[in-house]
Amino acid sequence: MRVLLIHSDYIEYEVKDKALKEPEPIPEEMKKGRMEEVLVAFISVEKVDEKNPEEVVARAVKEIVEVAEQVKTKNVFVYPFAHLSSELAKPSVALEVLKKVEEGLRNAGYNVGRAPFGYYKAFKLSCKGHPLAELSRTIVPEGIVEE
Ligand SMILES: Nc1ncnc2c1ncn2[C@@H]1O[C@H](CO)[C@@H](NC(=O)[C@@H](N)CO)[C@H]1O
Repeated sequence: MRVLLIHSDYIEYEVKDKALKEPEPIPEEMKKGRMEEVLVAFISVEKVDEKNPEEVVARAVKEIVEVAEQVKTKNVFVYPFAHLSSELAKPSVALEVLKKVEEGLRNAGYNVGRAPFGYYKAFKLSCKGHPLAELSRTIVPEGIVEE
């Protein structure tokens, strides 16, 4: 899993078009969204994560919580983002992993939003620009060496 973390004044998105034949079914209210004072986690779920999705979810939640504590926000936005890796997990696994990351963060006491999976989306982001505002993490199942 590759994670790009951007501490932002806000993120807003709008669904434009299907990017998969069968994207995640979403209610009308999920077609647009906005969150303020937020840690945005752009996440690419990778093929290697299929070896132990539960472990990757647990480690991703831990890493994201650590950064959220450092930048002092309780708001996290999970953004499915297929552009951080050339070795992507298949969509069915990726969606499950992303939903579990969202659930794990909520269980850890965070206000969590998530962008819809399987769509092209317009988005606006306002990065705060402080030294911890732009971070990335690579998370793989134990015992695997990521290139
Ligand atoms: N392994 C994976 N990890 C994260 N997201 C993944 C994925 N496989 C599919 N997606 C989702 O399907 C859209 C088309 O790839 C993706 N859409 C996007 O990445 C938008 N930024 C538009 O490009 C994403 O919603």
